[in-house]
Amino acid sequence: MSTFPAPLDPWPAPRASSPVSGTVRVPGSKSLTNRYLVLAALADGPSRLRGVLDSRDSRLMVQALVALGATITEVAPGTVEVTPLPTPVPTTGPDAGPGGPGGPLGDVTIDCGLAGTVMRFVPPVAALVSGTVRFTGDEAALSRPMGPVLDGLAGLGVRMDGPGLDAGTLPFTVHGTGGVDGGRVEVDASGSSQFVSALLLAAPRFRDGLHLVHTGATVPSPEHVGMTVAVLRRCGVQVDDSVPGEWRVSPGPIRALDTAVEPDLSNAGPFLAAAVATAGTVSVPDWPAQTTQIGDRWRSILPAFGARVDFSPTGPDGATGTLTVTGGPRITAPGEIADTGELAPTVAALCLLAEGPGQLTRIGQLRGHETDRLTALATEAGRIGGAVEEGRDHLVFTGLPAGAAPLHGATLETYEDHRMATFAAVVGLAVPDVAIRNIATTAKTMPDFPEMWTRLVGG
Ligand SMILES: O=C(O)C1=C[C@@H](OP(=O)(O)O)[C@@H](O)[C@H](O)C1
Ligand SMILES: C=C(OP(=O)(O)O)C(=O)O
Repeated sequence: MSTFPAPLDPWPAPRASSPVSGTVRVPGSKSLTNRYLVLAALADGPSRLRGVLDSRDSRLMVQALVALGATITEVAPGTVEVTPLPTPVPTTGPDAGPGGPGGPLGDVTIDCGLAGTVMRFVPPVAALVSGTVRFTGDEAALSRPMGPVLDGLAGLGVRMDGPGLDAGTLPFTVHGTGGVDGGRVEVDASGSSQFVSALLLAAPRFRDGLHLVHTGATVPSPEHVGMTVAVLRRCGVQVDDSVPGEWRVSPGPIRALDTAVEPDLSNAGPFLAAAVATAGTVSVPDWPAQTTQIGDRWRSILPAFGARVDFSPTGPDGATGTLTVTGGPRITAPGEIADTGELAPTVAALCLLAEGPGQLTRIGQLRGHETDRLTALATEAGRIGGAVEEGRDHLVFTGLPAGAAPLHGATLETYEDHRMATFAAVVGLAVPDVAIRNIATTAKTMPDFPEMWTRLVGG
């Protein structure tokens, strides 16, 4: 696995003196890597995953699953073999048994860092092992919402305690007894799609499966729930999502995986945005023709800023292709763009540079991301002279209409948020003297970002 080099801090964001032009290979999807790792750890045999992401979030997931008893070995660069958790021996009930493989783990502590996928997806797995599993994380992680996952697990009979339990946050402890009964449970997942994904991923291993009912306003980031359902089905699990807001997962084995991870299309975003911001051309190879990733929406989002998007299939079966984005002569006013989820910071950077207004709507869940991204984006935009109005679940941008004062340089804060760092890098292409505090925070999902960016845009 690669090591993370230490770039300058603050990092002078490269300014593009001419249109950027290049091809960028982006690493594997964080969301797919961490889902495949969880399912492989719960599967009925050894799995092989190719093109896995190597980043802080994926390493934390690997460490968590290894702590729970899985074996995960890198057998070639980017390829890992996963030997699942041993079948647990229950610590309570008529089949309770002693230690040994599958026996009680003892006390384990899992560091979730700032990874939503680790803090939400792993507790249901911990409930399936025999042992006391304490979950903790970064300071910033302690305010990320967890309540609906914990309430869901409590509703399924899982015993938990710890200082964060009442507030519905880290830290907390799961007392796994080797099995979860499962059944019907209601949760309010309007704060994050990960609350749904977390319970669905482990559900085939619950004795009675799961009937999950969402109560509350819309579940955000629906693409990510779709991804969870798709990967479960791919592992032979029966999932019924025919009733909106309800999911029924049948109990049964999770078939082992032998699969390649798609490139991270969300992380392709800043590079594609560089083409838009500089009237350049950027290509990303290995783009899946069909995907559940939200990043596929770049194809429809970037034309709103005046860019052209071309997809040319490659390979014999046309399953993947090269996506090429060419920026137009002007960055046009995008108008309203809804439900951008984790793409929002990159879209926000383009909204700041556009020649007219834009609104990013229905992104309230971003307040519970690595930082409160609505406040962070409005604050950092203000630092460079950008006009942004912050609403409860939206941002309104004035853009740069003719006669507007140009944006000016500043040192931008990143709040330990990889996407605030890439937001600042996109802005820095067009605004002189932008520096970025803690660019190394991009290691959460893309450790090589500073080098990749410098290679593409110069500097
Ligand atoms: O399940 C996942 O892999 C993710 C779900 C989304 O969370 P929210 O529903 O909280 O937006 C997304 O923003 C996050 O980056 C990754
Ligand atoms: C919200 C994000 O991450 P997490 O998986 O930690 O929720 C993100 O990557 O934009």
